[in-house]
Amino acid sequence: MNAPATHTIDVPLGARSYAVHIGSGLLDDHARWRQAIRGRHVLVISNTTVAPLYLDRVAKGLDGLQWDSFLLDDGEAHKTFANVERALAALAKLGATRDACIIALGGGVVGDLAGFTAACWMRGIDFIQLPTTLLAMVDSSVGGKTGVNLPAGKNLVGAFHQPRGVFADIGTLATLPEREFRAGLAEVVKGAAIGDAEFFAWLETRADALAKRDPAAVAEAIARKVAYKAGVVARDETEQGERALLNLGHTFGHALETAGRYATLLHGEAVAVGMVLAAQLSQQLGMGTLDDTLRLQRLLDTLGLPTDVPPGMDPQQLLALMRLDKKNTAGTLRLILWRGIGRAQIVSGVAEDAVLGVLDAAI
Ligand SMILES: NC(=O)c1ccc[n+]([C@@H]2O[C@H](COP(=O)([O-])OP(=O)(O)OC[C@H]3O[C@@H](n4cnc5c(N)ncnc54)[C@H](O)[C@@H]3O)[C@@H](O)[C@H]2O)c1
Ligand SMILES: O=C(O)C(=O)C[C@@H](O)[C@H](O)[C@H](O)COP(=O)(O)O
Ligand SMILES: [Zn+2]
Repeated sequence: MNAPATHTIDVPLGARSYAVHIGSGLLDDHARWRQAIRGRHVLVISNTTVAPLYLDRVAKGLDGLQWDSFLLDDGEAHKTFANVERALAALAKLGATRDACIIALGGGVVGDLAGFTAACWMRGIDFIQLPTTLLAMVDSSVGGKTGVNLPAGKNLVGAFHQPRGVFADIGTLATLPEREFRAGLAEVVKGAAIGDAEFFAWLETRADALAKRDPAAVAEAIARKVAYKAGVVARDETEQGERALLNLGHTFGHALETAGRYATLLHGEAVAVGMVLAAQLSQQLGMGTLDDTLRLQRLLDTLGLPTDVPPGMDPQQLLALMRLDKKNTAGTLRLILWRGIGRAQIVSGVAEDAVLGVLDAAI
């Protein structure tokens, strides 16, 4: 079939506005992404899996610039401060000035770390996102949340720093492993579950097509999720209110990822399980219904995502990790729960006993 046409979705943020371009072959459309580079110095940050696949195609667009690459080892465990320091050293070696640009070529790990490095170098330089995972295309490349993990928890250090542009070449998904593709679908379901019941129903009808990577269904799902997220980010760039909704499933999910030392669940998988736990907690607090929890579980299941807590998790350890979540205030848990599909809510002062009750029942 023909490649789906390019979609362009604006993220309107005043002086920090940019566009998200989604289409096939965008890595080779050098003229499109190169206009976002203002200076002479470029550092491409990627990893040891993605660079051998795609760095050559990006390099062809860097003719005439002074550029270098910095490659992370692969995996969430490498989204660390130590690697930010190494990336900053690579910028120093390049002699990068304030008009330098970082190109993030890879998934969310590369994008988050590259964006944070850009936020730090000389107090902030440009970066562009060339996302190569479904998760990065639908979520992490958009919205300017950048950062790294600490041993104490996920994303505990970071900055809001918007990219100059996002160029999602959906052709790169051809090499993405099945499990990673499915993990990306979890963040698509999340957007619909938060605030778009009609999108959720569409996902239910297209679940089989999406699981089989039907190109038209995949392109539409990406564009719809990005448009949804762009709207939220435009209204609340730095998460003073509404943007916290994008964290549905993440208070539980981040705790599961950290407790498993990033070796048990992928981020998207942890979000899938976390959304189910949030739905169960909503039920327990008299907010959501069993019917909606089951609809969520069924959709995630059809998409090949986990919905159960993996064996070996300790409820008390998970609760302790949840206490360090960035949404909390002054000793109270603040979670994203829902009243049903498409009706997520920020709930402050959630009782720890209620959280433990849900975790005990699930483990
Ligand atoms: N900043 C945000 O708003 C935001 C949003 C969601 C998630 N995140 C973060 O994103 C990270 C997860 O991102 P992810 O799921 O992309 O994981 P990832 O970056 O680890 O990539 C997943 C795997 O796919 C490989 N890969 C990437 N592109 C490939 C391709 N085209 N072909 C073959 N292999 C490829 C990677 O090497 C890796 O092994 C987490 O750290 C999460 O916290 C951030
Ligand atoms: O963009 C956002 O806002 C999100 O919360 C998107 C999440 O999918 C993403 O995983 C994000 O990195 C989590 O943010 P955090 O503030 O909980 O670290
Ligand atoms: Zn996420």
